[in-house]
Amino acid sequence: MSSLCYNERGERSMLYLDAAATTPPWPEVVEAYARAWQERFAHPGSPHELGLRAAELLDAARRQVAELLGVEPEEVLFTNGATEANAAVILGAASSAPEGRRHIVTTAVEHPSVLEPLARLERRGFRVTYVAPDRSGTLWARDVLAALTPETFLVSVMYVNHETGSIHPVEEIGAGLRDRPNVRFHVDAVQAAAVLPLPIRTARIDYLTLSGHKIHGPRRTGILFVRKGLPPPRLYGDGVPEGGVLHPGTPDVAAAAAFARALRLTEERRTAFVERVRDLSERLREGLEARGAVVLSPRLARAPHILNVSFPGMRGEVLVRALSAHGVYVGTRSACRSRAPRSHVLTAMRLPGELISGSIRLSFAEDLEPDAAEEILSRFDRALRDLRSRS
Ligand SMILES: Cc1ncc(COP(=O)(O)O)c(C=O)c1O
Repeated sequence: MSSLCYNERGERSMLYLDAAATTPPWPEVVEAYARAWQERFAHPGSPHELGLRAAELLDAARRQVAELLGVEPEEVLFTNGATEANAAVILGAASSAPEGRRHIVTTAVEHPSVLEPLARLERRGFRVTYVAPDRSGTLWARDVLAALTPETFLVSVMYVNHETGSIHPVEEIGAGLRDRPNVRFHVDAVQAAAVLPLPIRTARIDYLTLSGHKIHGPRRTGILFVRKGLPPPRLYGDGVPEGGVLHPGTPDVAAAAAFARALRLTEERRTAFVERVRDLSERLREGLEARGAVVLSPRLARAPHILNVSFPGMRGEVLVRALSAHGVYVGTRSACRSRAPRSHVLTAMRLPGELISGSIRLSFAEDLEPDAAEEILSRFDRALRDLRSRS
C-alpha cells in the first residue's frame, strides 16, 4: 500500500477512501498467499506426501479461522467470496424450507448479493418482506421481528451497511428469534469484520458470511459459518461441501491460508484501527459539514470506517471525479451497482432526491492516520473550487 500512497519525496500522493469497495492487500497476506501457493501447490486430495501437506495447510487455515471466530472448525467453509456464499445460503434455505413456509424477512438496504437471489425466489413464488430503516438509516430490531409470520423460514440481515455504515441490531434480532428454532438467521457481516467483533455465538446466528478483500485479503476468498447441525448449502447438484470448501473443484489452499492470515491481522489490529478511524472520520464529518455537506450516515450506531455525505446541488459522480483529479479516491455507493440509477439504500431511507444524487461514500482502510483529515479536507476544497469555477 505505502509504495502506492507516497511519492518519491515521501509525501502522500494518493488518499484511498474507498475501502468499503475493496481494501489494499496487506504485505503479510500477499506473502502468506505466495508462500502457500509455491510450497503447498499440490492438490489437497492427492494421497501422496505433497498432497497431504497441502491438505494439512487447508485444515490449519480452517482451524485458525474457527479459533478467531470462536466456533468449531467444522462450522467454517471457505468460499469464493461473499456473493457466492450469500446466494448459496438464501437459495439453499429456500430449497430445504418446510412445506408451506415460503416467507423471508430481510431489509431494504441489503447488498445486491442478497437482494438478487431473493428477487429470484420471488419470481418462483416466495414472499419477501423488505424492512426499511428510519430516515436516519437506523434499522430497528422490533420492525424486523414484527415482520415475521408463521410462514417465515429465513431472516437475512446484514451487520453493517455498505453505504452508510449503519450497524444493524443483529444480537437483538437473534435474541428475538430464540423461540423460533425453525427460522434460519443469516448475517452478511462483510462490512463489519474490520471494525466489530462478530457475535456469532451470542446472537444465535445460523449462517454468517465474510469476504477476504474487505479485510486486506485476496478477492474471491471468504468464509461461510454454518452452525453445527444445519445442512451446509450446496452450490450445484447433490454434492456436500468437502474438506471445508463450499465450492466444488480443486480447493485453493493458498487462498484459504491468506484469508486466515488476513482475519488474524484484522483481529490483532482492530482496536487500534477503530480508535484511529473514529478520530479521522469525526474530523472529516465536522470539516465536511462546515463545507456545506449533509451527513447521511446515522449519528448513532455507525461503523466508524464508513461515512456517507451529500453535497446538495452537486452530483456524487461528478464530485468523485473532481476529487480523483486531486488524488482522493472515494466511492458513490455499492461498487457493484455504481451504474444503477440511484442508491437503493438511500432511497429506502426516504431521503430527498437531491441528497441521494449528491451522495458520496468515504470509507477508510488501515493505514490512514487521523491527521490525514487536514490533507483530505484541503483537497476537497480544491475539488469543490474546480467544480464551482466550471459552473
Ligand atoms: C455487504 C456486502 N456483502 C457482500 C459483498 C460481496 O462480497 P464479495 O465481493 O466477496 O463477493 C459486499 C461487497 O461489496 C458487501 O459490501
